[in-house]
Amino acid sequence: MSVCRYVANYPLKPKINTKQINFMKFISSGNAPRRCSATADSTTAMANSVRVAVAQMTSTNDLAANFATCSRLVKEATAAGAKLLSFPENFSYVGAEDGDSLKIAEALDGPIMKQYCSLARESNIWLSLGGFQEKGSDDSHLCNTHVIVDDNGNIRSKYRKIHLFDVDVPGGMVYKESRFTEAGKDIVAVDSPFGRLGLTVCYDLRFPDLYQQLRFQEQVQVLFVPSAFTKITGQAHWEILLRARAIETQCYVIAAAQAGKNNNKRESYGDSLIIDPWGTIVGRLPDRLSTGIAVADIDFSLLDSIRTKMPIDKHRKPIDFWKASAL
Ligand SMILES: O=C(O)CNC(=O)[C@H](CS)NC(=O)CCC(=O)C(=O)O
Repeated sequence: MSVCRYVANYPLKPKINTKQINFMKFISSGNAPRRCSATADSTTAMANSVRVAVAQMTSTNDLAANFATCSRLVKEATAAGAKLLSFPENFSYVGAEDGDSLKIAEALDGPIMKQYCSLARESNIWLSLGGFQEKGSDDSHLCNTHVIVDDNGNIRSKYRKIHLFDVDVPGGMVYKESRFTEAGKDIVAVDSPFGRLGLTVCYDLRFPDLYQQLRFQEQVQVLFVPSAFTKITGQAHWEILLRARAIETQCYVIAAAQAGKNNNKRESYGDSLIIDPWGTIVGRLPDRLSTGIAVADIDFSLLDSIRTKMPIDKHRKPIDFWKASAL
């Protein structure tokens, strides 16, 4: 796992050495990641595509019922040949009242996450578990944490949501996520058999700098945006923002969504999506389908070809360059 501090002013030097070291570590552990460079492909001689799945669900304040739904969706994903399944933010629990989430928040080695790790191991599938209520640094806060679990049930990576949803939604409700949640500060990328993954959560989607950093400093190939978008903002912005992130980073985007009525106060916007690096939607669960999975193949030849033919990494100008020339 590679973790670096999230900063507002992005240095543009790519961390080539870190990437190469991570890559070599991965090879030596016997888990060759897919890479988009010709050299890496010929070294690893791996198949050039891998099947992944995205889940949509309506989580409630019933931990056992949510786990049962996740188990069922894992079975569907493995039957469809997927090697990874991505769940939405708050997959394991959506509180009915303010502060409910704090009461069930646990450490990542607690019983709730252990149950999901066992599910991954028993089903031999990687899981992206976005938006887990992780116990915070004091009793009145939690972290909104996105966890990657491998097919042996080991936690490979954790990312704590950086941008908190303190928003008065026009025509909707007022949210203050920061009341109970502490913001993360670290940007997180991790190697996997599905390429190099960049982890984000929900409202992060509106802050493209984070995705630029993941692509151009962390060299990721697949971006995750597990979410519980509001109905109003989702209808207006969800698809366009996700496709923009895919196009401008030339990454696959996997965006799992909560859908439907989670409780009397809360309705989420569905439309879970898998988007390819050209911005084409290759997997979708429409809002009206509250629970299910969609699958798509991550095609590393396509990713490689798009990046080679339109080399935006080489054309990108450092922030200092355009600041100076504007004077
Ligand atoms: O509160 C919880 O239980 C867990 N957190 C969430 O569901 C978060 C914060 S309320 N939701 C979002 O970030 C929605 C973003 C959104 O809808 C947008 O950007 O338009």
